[in-house]
Amino acid sequence: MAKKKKTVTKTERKPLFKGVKAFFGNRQTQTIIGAFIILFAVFLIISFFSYFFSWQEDQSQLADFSNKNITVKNLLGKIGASISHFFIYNGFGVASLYIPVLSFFTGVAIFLKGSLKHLKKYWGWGILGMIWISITLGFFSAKNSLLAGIIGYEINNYLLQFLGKTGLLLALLFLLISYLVIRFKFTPEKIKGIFPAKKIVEKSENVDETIINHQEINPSIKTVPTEKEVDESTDFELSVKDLKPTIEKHSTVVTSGEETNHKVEIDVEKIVEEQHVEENLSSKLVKDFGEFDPTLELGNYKFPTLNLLRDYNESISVDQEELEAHKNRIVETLNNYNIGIARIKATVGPTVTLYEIVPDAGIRISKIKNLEDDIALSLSAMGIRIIAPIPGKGTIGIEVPNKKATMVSMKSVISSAKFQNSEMELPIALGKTISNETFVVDLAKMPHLLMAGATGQGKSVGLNAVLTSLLYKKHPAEVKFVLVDPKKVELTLFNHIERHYLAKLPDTEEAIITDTTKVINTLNSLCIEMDARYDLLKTAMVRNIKEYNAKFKARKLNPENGHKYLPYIVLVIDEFADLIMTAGKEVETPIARLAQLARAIGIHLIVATQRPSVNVITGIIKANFPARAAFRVTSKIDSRTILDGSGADQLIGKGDMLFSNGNDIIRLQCAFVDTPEVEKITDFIGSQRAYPNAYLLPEYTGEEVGTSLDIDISERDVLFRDAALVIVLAQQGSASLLQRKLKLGYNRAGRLIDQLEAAGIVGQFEGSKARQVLIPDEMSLNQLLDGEKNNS
Ligand SMILES: Nc1ncnc2c1ncn2[C@@H]1O[C@H](COP(=O)(O)OP(=O)(O)OP(=O)(O)O)[C@@H](O)[C@H]1O
Repeated sequence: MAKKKKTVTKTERKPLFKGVKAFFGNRQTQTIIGAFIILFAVFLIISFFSYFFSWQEDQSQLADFSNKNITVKNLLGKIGASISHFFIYNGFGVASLYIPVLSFFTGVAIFLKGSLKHLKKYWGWGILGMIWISITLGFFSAKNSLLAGIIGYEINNYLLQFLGKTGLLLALLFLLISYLVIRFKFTPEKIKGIFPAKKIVEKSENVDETIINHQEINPSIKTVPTEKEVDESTDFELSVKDLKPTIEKHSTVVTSGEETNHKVEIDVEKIVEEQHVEENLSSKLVKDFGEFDPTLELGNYKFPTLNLLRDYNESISVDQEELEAHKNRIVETLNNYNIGIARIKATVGPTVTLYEIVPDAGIRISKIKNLEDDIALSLSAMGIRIIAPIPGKGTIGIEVPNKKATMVSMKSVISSAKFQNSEMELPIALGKTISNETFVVDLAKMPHLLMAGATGQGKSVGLNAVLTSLLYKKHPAEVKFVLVDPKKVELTLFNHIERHYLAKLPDTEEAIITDTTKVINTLNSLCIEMDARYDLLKTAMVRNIKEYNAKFKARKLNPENGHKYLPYIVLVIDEFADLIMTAGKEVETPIARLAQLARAIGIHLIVATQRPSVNVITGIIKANFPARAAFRVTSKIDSRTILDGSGADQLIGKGDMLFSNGNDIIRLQCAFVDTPEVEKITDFIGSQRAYPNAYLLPEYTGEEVGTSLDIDISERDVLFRDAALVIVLAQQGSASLLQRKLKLGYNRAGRLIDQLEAAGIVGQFEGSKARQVLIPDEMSLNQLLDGEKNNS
């Protein structure tokens, strides 16, 4: 509220203030003012000089300024004489010359749009210097009224009464020293520093043998002779000439060093000025309008409240008996294999308890690792995972599932201080670790997430937990979701927040994408968005979306040049296996491209699959998804595909998961969020004022399957007749049927379907449904195709 008020008052004050500023900011005004000052300064200089020659004669005439019969000798007439009289006679004497000279430079600066910053300094110091000169001249030549001017003369007289002649002289000297020290940074060292250089030049005429020897032995020594070496010079007149250039070089280094210092100062000043102007503009905008606030359009948006989430009874009860029993069994089992234990420690988590074991000295860790299955068998429990050693510790971990698992509610992780206070770009509260800590990760840093797990093990709940986390932390202006849900049921609830949080292709009705063709178009459209964003980043000269948005908020990027606030885009694909099976390379290529390049421009991918087999999670996909979340899978091979190691096959399901971000694997209990909770959240958001439309992605006009109807008969695929037969016999017009029966790639099958449509064998493209088959049986098909042949 307070912020708003402030903006209003600023806007009220603005018009008048802005008008005056705009007038003086105008280049035309500045050029005229600059030219006027330059010429006026020239006028003053001429009149001042002329005044020095004619002041005595003109002085008496000035009293009768308006009398036409009276003329003056000053080259610039009565006005020139009057002004000169005012400044020189009544003012500061000859020191007044400083005024027209500096006016001249000020005029030039305004005329050429240079910086006035330094001139201010010259004016300030100049006026002080002018006063000092006029007093000093008054002191030394009180009788000549032109030298000191009345001001110099009067001040001088006044001070004389208090300080006497000697006192005033000392005071003037003190002022001079202070002036030089402050203004030109003169110090005794600096003054002294001038002389040795001179000395060297002088003494270079008498350089001695020592230096010659140095030169001969080591040429590098010769360039910097010390004073001592020079002083030792006595006899060797001959060598002087040879050495002279060397020493002169040294002395020039000193002087040229000083000269460069002056140059550098001027250069540096110029650079600072240029930056200043740019900064001034943006900081002025920020001052006038405040930082750009992307959330302003939905300024009244309220984040979902915590009470929309359900409470579960989730206090972890430590079953002492169970702990003791497990401990004994572990010790016993290991003893059976001759592994002695020095110490054992238990950490009770929501689903599993971690027993940290310090084995006796000399026991090889791999030995324990190899006994994993035997230990699991002896503990007769599923879900044993052995971590040997625990990264960062010298211990071995054995994770044993609790008899009674405790649910981790979404509410408990969302309300945790760790999540609430996180400063991450896209914070995700995935669940809790074994030590009951809320696990929060930044999707922006991951930068993409691959999720896998057999059916019913908590993948969909996991996806909902990710989306819920973002909904609780990010304003609709800051993040947009692209949701792909081939199962058509998992993500439907997010339809409620279409105009707040979803992104879609133009001219599509549903934001949540359920059919393959649209997925391909959307992925390609995201690639276009990615390229466009990279262009924006390039013109803004920043490296990533965070820097870009910060620069945009600080009003350093002009929206008229196409710059805009860029929300993060999170692409969620549920059931990726289905997609890759039907569309193959057509989805794999854009996904790989996005995964490789999109991190810097704020597009992040979350891909979930039930079947983590190698033909779904291909090498190229895997290489670009360093962050993986694995729920329980059915085989060690699947676990290896997803995690590059075993472990996921030994999870116990129901949200028990392993998370890996490239290096360590962490066991987590995924936060549970139920469908009614998601519904409440999406309803809460959906009922608020929204943007007029979903966030529109760039248009992508790919080749739509089944739109090209003018396919020439001669250009038909050689398998056309076979394909037609397959379709007619099965009475099902689908490309995937052709793929299976004729062992074709997706593209070729798609082309065949196009040709079959053109031949009138199958009907039009009907979205996710299979096409209608227009030919009832094989005989009619033969008739049709033979008839075509005869006609052609
Ligand atoms: N984090 C969790 N905590 C407790 N129970 C869970 C958790 N996650 C999932 N479950 C239980 O497992 C069931 C199945 O979960 P979910 O629907 O997420 O499985 P899925 O892997 O998506 O299956 P599918 O692939 O068939 O859709 C849930 O209904 C719930 O009872």
